[in-house]
Amino acid sequence: MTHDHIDPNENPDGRDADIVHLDAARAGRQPDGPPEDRPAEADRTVAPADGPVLEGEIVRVDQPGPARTDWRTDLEAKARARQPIVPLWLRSAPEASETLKWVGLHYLHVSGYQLARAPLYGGRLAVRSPRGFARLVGGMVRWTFDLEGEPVRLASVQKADPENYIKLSRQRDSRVRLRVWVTGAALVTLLIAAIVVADQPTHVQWTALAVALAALGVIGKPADRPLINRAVVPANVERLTSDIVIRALTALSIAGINQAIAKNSKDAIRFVAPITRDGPGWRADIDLPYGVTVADVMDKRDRMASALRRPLGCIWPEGDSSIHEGRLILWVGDKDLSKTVVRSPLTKASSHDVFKGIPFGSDPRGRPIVVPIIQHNILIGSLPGQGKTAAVRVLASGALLDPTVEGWIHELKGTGDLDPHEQNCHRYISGIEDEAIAYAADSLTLLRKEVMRRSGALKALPPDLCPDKRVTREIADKRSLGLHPLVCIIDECQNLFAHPEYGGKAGDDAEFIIKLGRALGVVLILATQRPDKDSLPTGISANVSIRFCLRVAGQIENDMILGTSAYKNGVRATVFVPEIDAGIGYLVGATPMPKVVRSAYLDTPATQRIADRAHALRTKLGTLSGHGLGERPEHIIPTYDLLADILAVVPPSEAKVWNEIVVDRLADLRSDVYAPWAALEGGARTAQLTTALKPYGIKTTQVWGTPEGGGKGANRIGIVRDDIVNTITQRDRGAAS
Ligand SMILES: Nc1ncnc2c1ncn2[C@@H]1O[C@H](COP(=O)(O)OP(=O)(O)OP(=O)(O)O)[C@@H](O)[C@H]1O
Repeated sequence: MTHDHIDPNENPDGRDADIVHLDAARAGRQPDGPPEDRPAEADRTVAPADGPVLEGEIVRVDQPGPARTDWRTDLEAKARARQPIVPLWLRSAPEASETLKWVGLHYLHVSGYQLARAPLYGGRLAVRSPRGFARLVGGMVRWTFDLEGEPVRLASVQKADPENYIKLSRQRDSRVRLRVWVTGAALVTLLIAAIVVADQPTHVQWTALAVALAALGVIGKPADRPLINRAVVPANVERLTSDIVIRALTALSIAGINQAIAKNSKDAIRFVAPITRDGPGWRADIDLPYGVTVADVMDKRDRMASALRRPLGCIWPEGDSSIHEGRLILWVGDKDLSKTVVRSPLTKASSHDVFKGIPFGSDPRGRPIVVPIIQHNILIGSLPGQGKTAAVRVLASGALLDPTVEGWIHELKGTGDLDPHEQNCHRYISGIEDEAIAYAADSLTLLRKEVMRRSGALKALPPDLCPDKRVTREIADKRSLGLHPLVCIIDECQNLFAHPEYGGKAGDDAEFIIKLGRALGVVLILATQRPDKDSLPTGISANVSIRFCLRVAGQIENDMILGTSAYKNGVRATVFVPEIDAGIGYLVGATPMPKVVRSAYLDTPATQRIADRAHALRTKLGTLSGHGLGERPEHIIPTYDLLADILAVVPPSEAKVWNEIVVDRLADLRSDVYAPWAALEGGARTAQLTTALKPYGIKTTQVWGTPEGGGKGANRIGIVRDDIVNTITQRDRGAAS
C-alpha cells in the first residue's frame, strides 16, 4: 500500500514525479536499498522550487498523546512490583519463628533486667520522696491560693491600673473560695485514709506507706535523672532515607550517576518502593540512572560503606536482573555480617533428610539458606583461609546425619578438619602425600564405575517405581537397589587434579561423574583454593550446578568458580575482605538469584557431636559400611588400572593367555601391586585374576596355551585379549558421552 499522491494538475502524466515512501518515513527510516542511494532519495524529498510539488504528511518520530500499551503488559509489570500481603519475615516458618523467638527473648531480657533492679528503684523513690512531699505541698498551696496569678496582679498595681486589679482580685477571690474547699476535702480524705490505715494490719500499713513514698518519689524526680535504667542501649543506627542513599550513590564517582544527577537532580535516581525495614536492616529498591548497572555499584561497596557511615559488613547491594540491569536492591544491615556467627540447626538435629537440602547458612538479612544437594554437584573455591573447609564441614555434617547417605570423604590438606566424620564414611582419607592422592583418584575410578552400575540399575526399575528415571527418597530407602545417595567430598581437590600422575584421569572421571551422576543420586562436592585451568579442569567448572565462592583474588578465579560472565554480571567474590569476611561468599545455583551467604560455622567439638550422633544412628540402622566398619585401603581398592596393565603385558599377537602367565607379567610390570598375586600358589594365583576381572564384567575361560619358557601345550584358565579391549572401548565411549 502506498499513500503517495502526485498532483495531476501539475504533472498530468506523472512521468517526472518522484514517489515519497510514507511508510518508510513513518518508521523514521529510509526505504530499503543500498546505503549509497539514500542521500539522493533524501534530497528528492526536499523538493527544489522548480521541482515537482509533492503532497504528503509530516510524520513525527515520537507520536503525541499518551503511549498506548497493552493492558496485560501493564498488569504484568504491576504484578512484578506488588508489595507482599504477608510480610516477608512471616512467609518462611523458620524466619517467623526466629523473629518471634528474638522478640520473646528481648522482652524476657528486659523483664529480668528490670526485676533485678527493683530494689534500686525502690531506694531511689524513697530518697526522692521528701523532695516530692515538698513539691506536693508547695504545689497545693500555690494552686489553692492562686499564687500563679500573683505576678499579673502585681503588674496591674505597678501600672496603677485599678480597674484591671479589681477584676483580677475578684476572680482570685472566687477561685480561692472554691479551691480552699477542694483542698480541705482532699486533706480530710487523706486524714480519714490515714486513720483507716492505722487500724489495718502491719503489712497493709507498710504497703500504704510504700505507695505513698512511691507517689512522692515520682513527684520528686529530678528532670534530668530517669527513675528506670534502659535494659537495652539503643543501637546508634541512622535511619536510611532517600537523601542518604542519593548522597551515597553520588559519592561513588560513577560518571553515569553524576552526569544524570547534574542534568536532573530529582529524577536521576528513582526509588521504586518506599524504603522499608527488611529483617534487621533497611532496604531501598532503586532504579539507577540509564546506562548504570548494579555491577558498577557493587564494585564500589567500600566507598558506599564510607558514604553511608556504616561498616563494610553492613552494606549489601544486590541486583535484580529479572527486572533490568539497573535495578538495585540496597540492603543496609544494623549488624556487621562479618561479626555474626551463624549457628547451624544441625547442631541440635537428631537426623536429617538430604532430599530436603542441607541448612547451609544465612543471607545478610538473616534468612536461612538451604542448599539442595540431590541432583546437584557443588564447587567451593576461595583464597586460603577464607572458609572452604568450614563450608564443607557443614555440607558433610548435613549429608552424614542422613543415615541413608554413603559418604566418601577425601580431605587432601592433611589437617584432619573432617576427621570427626571418619567413623561414618564408606571411604575416607586425610592427607597430602601421594598415597592419599592415589586413594582419592581410585575413589573417582570406583565412583565412575558406580555411576555406570547405577545407570543400569535405574534403567531396570519398573516405570511405576521410577517414572522420572531419577533417584527419589522412596528409591533411596530401598537399600537393596543400591541407589541410595552417595556423597563424595574432595577438599583441596587441586592437589588431585594437578597431580602429574593421577590428575588427568581423575579430571576425566570427575567430569564423567558430574555429568551423569546427578540423576543417579551421586553427589560430588569439590573444594579448591587454586581455581585455575590445571587445578580445576574446565569440564568440571563448566558442568557443576551449585557454586560457592568465598573471597578470590580476581576475575579469572571468580569466573572459574562462579561460572563464565559471573564477574561481568556483578557477581564478584572479589568484594569480600580477606580473612575478615571468612565464611562469606556468593552462592550461585542454590537459589533463584545469586546470593551473598555466610555459611554456618561448626567448630571441631560441634562437628564431633554431630558425627557421633550420625554414627549412633547408622549403627542402629545398620548402614555403616567400608571404612566406617574398619576396612582399610589395601583391602578395598586397587591403585592401578588393571585392564590397561593387562593390555600392556599381553601384545595383540597373543589372542588368549593363561591367567598365571598374565599374573607373572603383571608382577614384573608393577611389582608393588601385583607381586602378592604372583606369590600365590597355582590355583589361587589363577583365581585372583579371575576375581579381579569380575567387577569389569570380564569372564575368564579355558584357553589353549604353552608355558612361557616352552613346554607342552594345555588348556587352562585364561583371558581372551579381545574381551579386555572391548571393555576398555566401551568404558571410553561412556566417558565421551
Ligand atoms: N562461616 C564462618 N563463620 C565464622 N568464621 C568462619 C567461617 N568460616 C571460616 N571461618 C573462620 O575462618 C577460618 C579459616 O576457615 P577454613 O579453615 O575453613 O578456611 P579454608 O578456606 O578451608 O582454609 P585453607 O584454604 O587454608 O584450607 C576458620 O578457622 C574460622 O575462624
